Amino acid sequence: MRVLTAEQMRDLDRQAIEEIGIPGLVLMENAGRASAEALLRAFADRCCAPVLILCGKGNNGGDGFVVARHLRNRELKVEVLVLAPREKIGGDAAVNLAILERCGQTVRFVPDDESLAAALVDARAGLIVDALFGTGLSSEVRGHYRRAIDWINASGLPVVAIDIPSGVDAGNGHILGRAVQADLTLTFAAAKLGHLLSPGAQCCGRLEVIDIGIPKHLRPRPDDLHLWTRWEEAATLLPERPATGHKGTFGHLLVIAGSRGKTGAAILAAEAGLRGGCGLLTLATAASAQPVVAAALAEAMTEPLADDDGGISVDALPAVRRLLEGKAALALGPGLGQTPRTAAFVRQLVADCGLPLVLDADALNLLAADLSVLAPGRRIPPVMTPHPGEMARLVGCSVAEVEQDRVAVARTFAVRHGVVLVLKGAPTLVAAPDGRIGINGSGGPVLATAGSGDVLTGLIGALIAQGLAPFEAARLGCYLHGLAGDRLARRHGAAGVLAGDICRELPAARAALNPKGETAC
Ligand SMILES: NC(=O)C1=CN([C@@H]2O[C@H](COP(=O)(O)OP(=O)(O)OC[C@H]3O[C@@H](n4cnc5c(N)ncnc54)[C@H](O)[C@@H]3O)[C@@H](O)[C@H]2O)[C@H](O)CC1
Ligand SMILES: [K+]
Repeated sequence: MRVLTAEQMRDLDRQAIEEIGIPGLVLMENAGRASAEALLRAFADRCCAPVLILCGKGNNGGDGFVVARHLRNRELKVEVLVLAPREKIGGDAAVNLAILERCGQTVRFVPDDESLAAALVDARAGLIVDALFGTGLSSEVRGHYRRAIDWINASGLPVVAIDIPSGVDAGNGHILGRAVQADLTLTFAAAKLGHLLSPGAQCCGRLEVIDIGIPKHLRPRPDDLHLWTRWEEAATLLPERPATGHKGTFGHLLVIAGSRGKTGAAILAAEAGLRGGCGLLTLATAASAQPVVAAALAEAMTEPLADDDGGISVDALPAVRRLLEGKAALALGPGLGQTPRTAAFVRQLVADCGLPLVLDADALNLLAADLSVLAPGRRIPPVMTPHPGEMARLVGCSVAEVEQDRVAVARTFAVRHGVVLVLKGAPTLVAAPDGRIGINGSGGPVLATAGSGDVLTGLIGALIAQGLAPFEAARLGCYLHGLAGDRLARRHGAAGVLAGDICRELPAARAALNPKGETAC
């Protein structure tokens, strides 16, 4: 599903109104009416007490007036508070305010702390509708708006946010001072980045997208494409598994990983490759680590590589070049260590390797010093899977700077270096070399466990080996990894699940996602 920036939403709105000629009042009516219906579907039992509707001075408040009218039409009691003076309400919102009042609804104006406090003392509600700010929020929330948000959050009542929880920046998910914590968010036309990116995502509760009649053929400008990877989209990415297939059909993945003391990372990446469905897997590692990995994973072929103090040496390159023959993809990095000779090995291998690549962990750290080996313009873009710390090293900034604008950091890097960039986090982002951004819709804190990233690396490698293009493999890999975690969290809770458990859950997650299999997780 496409996700919009606040600017793109404004542009769609503008096109619908100015170019197509749909009056803004019609869009507001559709938004408010459908919101009232959705609210009743979700919270009918809360509506015997009055519904308290808090409205701001913009069109989000206007939606609140329409919601109030439609709830009244169903003979429900509503209380409407407007946090601005009457004369500040203009445009379509003012039209709907006048209609609401002519329907007999009392509307209280509480434009300052004192009047707001007095009104809230009197308020008796079973449910709150937050129509204070929508996509028009442009600066930090202060004064009586901030106090209203604090009151909402402390009320203990269920909260329905209209369009976006007030205080969340629709463009990036930042919280501007304070934000409403909603149980249900009803947004219009499409999800916005602010609904999916943290910390805004955690304020939304359940997110429902409502059709307000913006014609489907309109394309928002700028044309940046953000795609939300949810169940439906991930299912369409699954590689075929023909009944006549054999292990050669499903690709041979080469994993180069591990060093003395870091064999677990190599084992997890390799096991995830096999559980991710590749037909054959070879795990090449430092000679001193090879007996350990061979004993741990009977199903993988293993190869000992020239060893330098427990890590892979640059002298391993000729043997590795032979190993690349006949392989469908190479996953490189987990547990390699960071000795200078391993660094030389990784740089030369990445520079020469014509196979599809998945680069993670130590491979990222070793490449950070000289990204020129990525050589933009490769026929098949490498996939890189940094967590925010590794991303910060790759771009030479702080983790806080990465977190400040994760979408821009991921997109800029992917475009500049011609790679598919998987920026891990909540949510994980997948940036393509052409600037598209996938926003992963599965997973949670259950995935924050040692070795979880190694599993993701092996899984993405396996999906490429099965024939997926790197951007699709990365999007599906992130979704399946998160889905495996979600399924485990449902059974065991979000803490204490091991990376090996995530790995073992991958086949069941994939089976659940298969449109031909019926089980939902
Ligand atoms: N197609 C649609 O999605 C439709 C959306 N609708 C709703 O309209 C809002 C956007 O309306 P807009 O008037 O542009 O902005 P807001 O209502 O979000 O309010 C902004 C309002 O508040 C002022 N303001 C901004 N920041 C602050 C601040 N920190 N403190 C105080 N005041 C602030 C600003 O100057 C404005 O006056 C969208 O979200 C939908 O809910 C339409 O109903 C129909 C179509
Ligand atoms: K709102």
